[in-house]
Amino acid sequence: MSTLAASLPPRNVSDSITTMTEYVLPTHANALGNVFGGQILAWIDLCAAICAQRHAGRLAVTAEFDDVSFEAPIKVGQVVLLRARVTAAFRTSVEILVDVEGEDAPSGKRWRCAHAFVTFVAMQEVDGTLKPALVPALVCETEEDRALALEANDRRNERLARRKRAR
Ligand SMILES: CC(=O)SCCNC(=O)CCNC(=O)[C@H](O)C(C)(C)COP(=O)(O)OP(=O)(O)OC[C@H]1O[C@@H](n2cnc3c(N)ncnc32)[C@H](O)[C@@H]1OP(=O)(O)O
Repeated sequence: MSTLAASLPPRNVSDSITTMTEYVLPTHANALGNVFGGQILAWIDLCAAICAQRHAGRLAVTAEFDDVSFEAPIKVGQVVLLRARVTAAFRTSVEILVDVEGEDAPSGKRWRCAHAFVTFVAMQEVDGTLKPALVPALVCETEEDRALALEANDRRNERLARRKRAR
């Protein structure tokens, strides 16, 4: 952690956990009556953005979406539950994990739909230009938090290597 990042008060994982509930309407669905993958990605991005901004205490932009697989469909008339948490805070970026579940509200049945790791970069305006800004350190509160934070370093190294190859 840099000296300046150390001067920002650290934040707990639980401080920025963000949940969203969406109801699947016909406008969200394909010809099979299942919600579009792109619509789920948009909700993931929104949920993760709120979580990242709660942690960073400032505006944050999406830098990268890791691979997303859709494990089970969610149909018109069913509910989409999203839960975002910070898994790691680096210098100016944070990694967010978003879990997505489907719910049949009348029966209460729930199932896993998708999950995604999304990287956000905190931004601040310097002389009229948006620049990456330091983020607070993350305080892990549970064993699960600690495991996710540890694995985040490997995921970050892979992303940065991909980014370097693409340039
Ligand atoms: C909520 C929304 O939907 S926002 C809209 C969609 N998003 C956008 O428009 C963002 C467009 N992209 C950008 O503005 C820039 O590429 C930025 C801000 C993401 C990165 O800017 P850069 O000039 O590359 O900044 P820089 O090289 O200093 O990197 C800043 C941080 O971003 C991280 N980063 C940049 N690109 C990536 C990437 N592809 N994957 C993971 N992390 C990345 C860097 O590792 C660094 O993090 P660190 O300080 O924690 O180590």
